[in-house]
Amino acid sequence: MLTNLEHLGLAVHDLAAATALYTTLLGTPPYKQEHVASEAVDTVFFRVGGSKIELLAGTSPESAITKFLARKPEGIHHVAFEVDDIRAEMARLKEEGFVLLNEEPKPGADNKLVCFVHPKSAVGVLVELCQTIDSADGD
Ligand SMILES: CC[C@H](C(=O)O)C(=O)SCCNC(=O)CCNC(=O)[C@H](O)C(C)(C)COP(=O)(O)OP(=O)(O)OC[C@H]1O[C@@H](n2cnc3c(N)ncnc32)[C@H](O)[C@@H]1OP(=O)(O)O
Ligand SMILES: [Co+2]
Repeated sequence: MLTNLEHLGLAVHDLAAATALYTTLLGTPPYKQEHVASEAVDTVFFRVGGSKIELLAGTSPESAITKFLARKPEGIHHVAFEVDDIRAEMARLKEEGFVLLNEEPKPGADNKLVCFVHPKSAVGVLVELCQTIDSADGD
């Protein structure tokens, strides 16, 4: 089950400028700034009620964010859903014919295990599944 809209990921060129803008827009400062080396991204997280905004900047030419921004304007990059059991959800979606971009859950930002679903499987939206690591059974 997908239980919650965990975060909306926004791709930006200038993370500091976008962080200042969203701090003003949301009326609250970010609760976390985190580099995810495996994705070559710097991330900044804001809480908005029960959901979050994740700002992302690429830190290398190979970063998915850098590649995205080479083709598309700044803006929504992905939508992330919270799951209780990421392996079960991956198996379910694979069975249903969704294209998963990683075969195994992988470490994400903000203390999560994550998996991405190809945009082509989800009406052009890159989908991320997130399971909080504390609740992962020894993954
Ligand atoms: C994990 C840390 C953090 C977290 O929250 O925990 C993150 O969220 S990190 C976020 C960055 N990491 C990723 O996005 C990993 C998954 N992404 C990928 O594997 C690629 O970006 C992929 C496969 C979605 C696209 O790869 P690439 O850009 O090399 O492929 P193409 O340029 O050929 O694109 C193929 C096709 O997809 C369209 N596309 C690409 N990115 C997106 C997107 N974000 N949303 C919607 N559509 C997207 C692209 O336009 C191409 O479409 P086409 O019609 O063929 O032109
Ligand atoms: Co994300």
